[in-house]
Amino acid sequence: MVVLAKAELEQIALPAAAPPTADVRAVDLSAAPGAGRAAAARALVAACEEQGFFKVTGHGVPQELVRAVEAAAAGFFALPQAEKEGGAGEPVGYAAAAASLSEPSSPLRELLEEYAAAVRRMACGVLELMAEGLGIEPADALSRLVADAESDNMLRVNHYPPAPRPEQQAGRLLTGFGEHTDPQIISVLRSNGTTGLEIAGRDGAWAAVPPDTDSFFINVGDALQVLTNGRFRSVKHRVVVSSERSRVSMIFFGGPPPGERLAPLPQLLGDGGRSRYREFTWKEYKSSSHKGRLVDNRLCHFEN
Ligand SMILES: C=C1C[C@]23C[C@@]1(O)CC[C@H]2[C@@]12CC[C@H](O)[C@@](C)(C(=O)O1)[C@H]2[C@@H]3C(=O)O
Ligand SMILES: O=C(O)CCC(=O)C(=O)O
Ligand SMILES: [Fe+2]
Repeated sequence: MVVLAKAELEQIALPAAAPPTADVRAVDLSAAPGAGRAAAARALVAACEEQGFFKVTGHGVPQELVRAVEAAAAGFFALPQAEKEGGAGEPVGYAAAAASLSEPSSPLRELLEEYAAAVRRMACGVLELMAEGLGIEPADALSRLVADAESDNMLRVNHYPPAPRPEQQAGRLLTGFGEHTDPQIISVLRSNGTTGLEIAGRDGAWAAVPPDTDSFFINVGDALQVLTNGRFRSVKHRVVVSSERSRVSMIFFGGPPPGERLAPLPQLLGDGGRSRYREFTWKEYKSSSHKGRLVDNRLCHFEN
């Protein structure tokens, strides 16, 4: 499913100081086929343990495709509201504040689907490398959850129009996407080079992610935190709207099939063998999540 969405602005208290720049680990996937594979796998695991967030270079997703999708999405968002909302139906929808759905032009849909397929392949490669780094077998223990025909994958394209000038914000900061963790296994994000994405460290402090249009940012989602028995952490993040420029971001969410039973992988239970989470299906997790708010801790309901 593909969703094109306009940001919903929300005001939060203005922090005393601008956040520091996040120190984001970069993993070069082009090193992976050769001697660098073990090192890349170790770097992925370390990044998922420390921050639940990293970026990949040498990812193999063609830049021309990325630029073409981004330009087409920007063109779509520039259309008059009525045209964006005209028509109806899945799998491509335009979600405005009231989540109204429409069918963007089919060349855009084809491009989005081609992009989603390329990013999904890349995400599966990343998950295979993670499994290797974790020493778990089979090699597709994680990637199969996103590669399955029934996988609950989604591409979301977010549009954040420029924020009002700071003096109109009355001492508040505007978020275009409030703080949350992503519920899925893995999220693959890129933006059009506009700032705004922030991640929270283990101490809860926010740090600004410098934009990088050549790399993809990867988030560990709640489901991967569960599968790794908490060894990987799902990263809390948000988008702050402060720029004069409009932000367009594209996020591929890799989720398991609805009926998939999720529980810590036996190989990751450690010596004590204690599972931090009870088994649940992805469908169960999603319906539990939808009862709450974006900011809520969704995993606490599934802890042992
Ligand atoms: C309040 C909600 C919005 C959300 C589904 C949820 O119930 C909790 C998680 C939210 C989130 C965050 C990541 C993605 O942007 C998203 C599409 C998802 O899968 O989970 C959103 C959901 C949404 O906007 O519908
Ligand atoms: O738009 C972004 O950069 C991030 C959005 C996000 O976190 C989400 O859609 O879950
Ligand atoms: Fe997110």
